[in-house]
Amino acid sequence: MADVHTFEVYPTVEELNEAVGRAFLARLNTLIDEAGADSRVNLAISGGAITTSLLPSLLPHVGEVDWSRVRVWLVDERYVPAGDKDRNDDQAWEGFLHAAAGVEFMRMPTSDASAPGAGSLDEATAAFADTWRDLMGEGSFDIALIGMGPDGHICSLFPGRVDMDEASPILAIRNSPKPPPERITVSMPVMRACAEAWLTTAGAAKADALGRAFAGASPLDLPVAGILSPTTRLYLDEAAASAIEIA
Ligand SMILES: O=C1O[C@H](COP(=O)(O)O)[C@@H](O)[C@H](O)[C@H]1O
Repeated sequence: MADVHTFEVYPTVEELNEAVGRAFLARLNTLIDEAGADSRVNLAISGGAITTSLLPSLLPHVGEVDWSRVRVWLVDERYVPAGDKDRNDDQAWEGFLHAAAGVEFMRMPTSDASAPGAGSLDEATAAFADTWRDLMGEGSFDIALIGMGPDGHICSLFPGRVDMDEASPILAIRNSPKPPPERITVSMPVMRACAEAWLTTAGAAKADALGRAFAGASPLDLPVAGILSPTTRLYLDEAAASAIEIA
């Protein structure tokens, strides 16, 4: 079994969200305390169930964190117009971040002609890569809270398309196997350099990919395998964990 920092399994999604949410907010507060008084913690979140299920479940606890000390990034975004129902940033904002007073939210470009890149996916990606380098240099997130697709994709890094040595931190994705087809994502090296990745997911549809990743599958076939490391924290429900063989 892959060596990870934390491996916790809960009977239901509600219990899972409660446990990972409380642990995550406590850890975020510790990182804020440890950071310099004038600096923000760089927190990354994914879309999907993180923004539509987990974060909304944490709304009652939003006041437990000083969000003026946090910069929130998305690990990926769907390259569609502002206001499109598929935007990860709007789901995150409406589901949770609107209540996080003082938070700095780094949205990735939309496909609107008035946005950075003027409607060109490549130019929008290059513009966001410049923003990334200005703020992060060669670094990565202090902490990331992400989900995983049934095919083992993380961020918008899909099976068979991952470059473990990718030089650019921010990538344009075309023909995504999951709609919408055009996306912007951080690279696998950025995710592997993240100080601590928290991966949480639920449901039987995720079981096979997790089972194979823990059994040693290549990140080229199952991108989630690329972030299983001693700094990674796993929080799953019983259905998602059902194919993982504990040695
Ligand atoms: O399309 C995406 O899907 C993945 C997985 O979503 P989930 O709902 O199965 O958890 C998500 O992590 C990614 O950010 C999103 O763009």
